[in-house]
Amino acid sequence: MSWWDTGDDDEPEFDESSIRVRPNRKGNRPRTKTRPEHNDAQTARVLAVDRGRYTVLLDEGTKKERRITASRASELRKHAVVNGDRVDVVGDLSGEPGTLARIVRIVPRTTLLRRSADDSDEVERVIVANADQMLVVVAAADPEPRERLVDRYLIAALDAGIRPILCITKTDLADPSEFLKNFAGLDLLVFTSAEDRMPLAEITDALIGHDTVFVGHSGVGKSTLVNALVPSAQRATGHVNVVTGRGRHTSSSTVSYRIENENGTGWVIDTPGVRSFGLGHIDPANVLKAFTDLAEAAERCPRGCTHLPDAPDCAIIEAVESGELGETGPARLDSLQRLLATFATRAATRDA
Ligand SMILES: Nc1nc2c(ncn2[C@@H]2O[C@H](COP(=O)(O)OP(=O)(O)OP(=O)(O)O)[C@@H](O)[C@H]2O)c(=O)[nH]1
Ligand SMILES: [Zn+2]
Repeated sequence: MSWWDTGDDDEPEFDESSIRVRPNRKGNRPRTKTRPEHNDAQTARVLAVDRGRYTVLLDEGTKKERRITASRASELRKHAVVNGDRVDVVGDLSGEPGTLARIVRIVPRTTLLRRSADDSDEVERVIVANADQMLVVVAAADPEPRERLVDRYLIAALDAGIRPILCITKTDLADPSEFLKNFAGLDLLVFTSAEDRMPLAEITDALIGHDTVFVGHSGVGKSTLVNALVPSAQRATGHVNVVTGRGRHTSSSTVSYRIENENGTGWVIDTPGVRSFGLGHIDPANVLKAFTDLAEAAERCPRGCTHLPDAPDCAIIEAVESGELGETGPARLDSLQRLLATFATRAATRDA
């Protein structure tokens, strides 16, 4: 038994250099206390995080699939393990009641959804790892939809390389067509959902084969939607009792749910109502990248071009005006400019 398998959390501290050691393909790396190998580690999916305990899924999709509870090894230091992470775990991987495995590594992430507390705040929080889609849930009414908030979600998704999808709920209360005009220029899949007409089969189709993070402000009906899509989820719904806070606790943490249909499986990663979605850490260039049809023209822009209406010699604006970008060009440019203007506002706030 190696020193590593002590089964408790008081492993010796490592310095940063020990963590950066690359695996040696020849397999002749020396075994020393400062170079844990964990050759026996298995990779698992993080499904839930609760006060230092992680629920992870091992042998996903096989007969041996099981959920186990894990803690983090101290060598992870301050690196946060978040929902959607793939992690290497060691120790007791049986999943028997009372057992606790240990997370020793975070597998490099394909995407990382982050947010800062506000726009001038460069400190970011990691929300979800490895999602490839973001379902933005917004109500047609109650609460009133705000396009700027949706813009922020879209920017966060595009910046992270995540495909955004929009779901408008409560269309029984209001007609969303005016609101939806804001997004006409975006290449966005849009679902509309009413209390008694939820397009569950269609949404499920869009989720199969993907890891989709669900975001939306409190009260938009996100939990109702998650429960309808994944009946076993049992997210708490309805208005919270402000005195006791009851009805809140089951939807206060980010949890992953499997969704299935005859074509396969996917994952729904439900986040609690994100109250702020600061953009302090985001690079506007990533937003332009998502507008693939405009990005080519942008290569001819002067250096540092903002692409905003007052930008001199902006090649995108010129291409749209000359008709080069086709009929949808103006709407696409309008959408891009609206998203980019969000950053201009941010810079102004920060400089103030
Ligand atoms: N009229 C109508 N009401 C809906 C619809 N979907 C959800 N609701 C109601 O809206 C309220 C809020 O729904 P929730 O699912 O709890 O909303 P949420 O977005 O999860 O909110 P939090 O739990 O606070 O994050 C509940 O009273 C739901 O019954 C809909 O399509 N139409
Ligand atoms: Zn430009």
